[in-house]
Amino acid sequence: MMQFNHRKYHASPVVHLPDRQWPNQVFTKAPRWVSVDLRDGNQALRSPMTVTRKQQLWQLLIKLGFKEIEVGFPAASQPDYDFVRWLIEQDQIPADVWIQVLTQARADLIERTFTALQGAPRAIVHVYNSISPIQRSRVFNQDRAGIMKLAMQGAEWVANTAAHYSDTHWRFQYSPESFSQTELDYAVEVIQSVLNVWQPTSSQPCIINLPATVESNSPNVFADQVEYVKRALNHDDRVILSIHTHNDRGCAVAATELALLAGAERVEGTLLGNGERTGNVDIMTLAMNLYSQGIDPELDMSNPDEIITVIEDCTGIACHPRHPWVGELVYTAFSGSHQDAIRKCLQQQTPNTTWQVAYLPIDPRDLGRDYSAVIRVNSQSGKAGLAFVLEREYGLLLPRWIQQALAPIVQYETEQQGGMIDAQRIRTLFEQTFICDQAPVQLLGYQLQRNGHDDMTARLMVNHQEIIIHGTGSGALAAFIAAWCNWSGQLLDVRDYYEQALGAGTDADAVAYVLLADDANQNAAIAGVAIDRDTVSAALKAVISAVNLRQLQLVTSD
Ligand SMILES: CC(=O)SCCNC(=O)CCNC(=O)[C@H](O)C(C)(C)COP(=O)(O)OP(=O)(O)OC[C@H]1O[C@@H](n2cnc3c(N)ncnc32)[C@H](O)[C@@H]1OP(=O)(O)O
Ligand SMILES: CC(C)C(=O)C(=O)O
Repeated sequence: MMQFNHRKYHASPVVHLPDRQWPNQVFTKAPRWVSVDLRDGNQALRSPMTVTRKQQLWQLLIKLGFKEIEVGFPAASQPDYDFVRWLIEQDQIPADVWIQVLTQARADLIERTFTALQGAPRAIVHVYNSISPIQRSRVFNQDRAGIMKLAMQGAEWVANTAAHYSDTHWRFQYSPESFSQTELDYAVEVIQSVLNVWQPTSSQPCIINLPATVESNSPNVFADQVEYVKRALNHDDRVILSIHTHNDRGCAVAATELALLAGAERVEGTLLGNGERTGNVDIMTLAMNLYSQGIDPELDMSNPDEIITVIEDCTGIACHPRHPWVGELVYTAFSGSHQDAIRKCLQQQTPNTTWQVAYLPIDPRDLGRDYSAVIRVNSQSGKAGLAFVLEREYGLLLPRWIQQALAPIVQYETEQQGGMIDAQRIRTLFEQTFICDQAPVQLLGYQLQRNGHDDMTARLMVNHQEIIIHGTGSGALAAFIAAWCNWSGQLLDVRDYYEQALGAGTDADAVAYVLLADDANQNAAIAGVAIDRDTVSAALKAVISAVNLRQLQLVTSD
């Protein structure tokens, strides 16, 4: 039976905030980042992490620069507990890092949480209870007053138990779970009642963490909710306003960004956005979004491949190749016109200037990706793509007419293969198509005399017979073509010529590209290329390549 029925659901609540300020705000700095990657209950992994895995992930988080790290729910499982003990007993917590642990508002769990934290230099104890109407009525079977009492009890248990462990510098955090699905006036009452218990000060602030436990509203509604709470609490430095977003609607990044504009100062999330159901907000994406706007993200994201490897190892969840900023394919262009635009922009991009490259929002090298990943050639690519690849891999600077002639040959190959073509194969096709300087005609040697004009004498092998040819012209190339035409009776003209050095220094090879008009053959043009140590030899051999290819074409077309 058909179940698909939108009438089962209702629209997002409207927050009455006509003078909302968040749409006028801009980003100026990074928020306080909190990693919740180590909390297994939140990661929702098929196989929760072992202590060894947690240690591996911890090292990564420290390396990236996180200063607040939720290390688990020590009362929930032995590995969570053991990991917290390892951190403390093995003195693993740097002096500027706060560990955070989660607990429900239950006396026994709070007791065990503090036992796990014994000896910690500093720690955030994060207590939560759910407050939405559904949770109140259907899960906890409590009215508003009952749920508020639970929150206050939790806050009291935390404060009272902490008092027994005075060697640790404590910070308290409260999360009204399912906040974004709760009536706002009630959410504020609950938060206020917790604050009344904790009595935070500027020097001993506490954290109020507003979760979108299940993302059920559009990002603008979440921003309104955060701004509403901030105003209602007369927010000041006694409270650190934090958010914890999930990605059920695929909007966690947007919701987090708007909530930051609305006054949140701290973000809980995970690397690559792992987490329950569709995940938590992805801190890598948030950080890179700031970075790409010229703002220091205060996290070192410069080696995403290392991050991806560790996260994949620890979670068993693969990173999507199109994951924002860091996926394997996000700096790769297959489409011909995009390749053309990228190539042109990169040619004009000078070091240490503002990045202005079409289709590449940041410089891939910032993330340790090189340009080899930027352009790949398949059947959707055009001449610019193959030119980019040959230039990048081999330093070959193909003139436009060579690119135009080579593109259909490469495209045919990719269509036949049905996939990507690598640089090596493109070079082979290029050489097979344009370099043909050994037979039937081959250059054995030449002499050039300059007497106002250039006299060329060249020794050739033609169909296994040695011949000598003479010609005069302006420059070696013209003189050689004149010599060839004198001998062969062909009518060839230089339509275009280009040469380049392959590499740097005096022993660099020269590459010559020549385009000849064949006057006897309806002015058809034929291209030839040659590579040689000697620049003049390269030019002459390029003509020979064109001549040989013409012969071959004539033979083939017979
Ligand atoms: C937002 C999030 O929840 S993120 C995920 C958080 N959780 C974790 O990370 C750890 C995962 N493990 C768990 O959650 C486990 O359920 C445990 C270890 C915490 C508790 O296990 P148990 O004591 O066996 O309880 P169980 O989960 O079966 O039942 C939950 C009980 O706690 C109550 N409860 C749930 N959340 C809270 C809370 N925040 N504060 C107080 N009581 C709570 C429930 O009402 C229920 O009470 P009941 O037994 O009277 O009906
Ligand atoms: C405990 C809270 C912050 C949480 O994880 C959630 O609501 O998703």
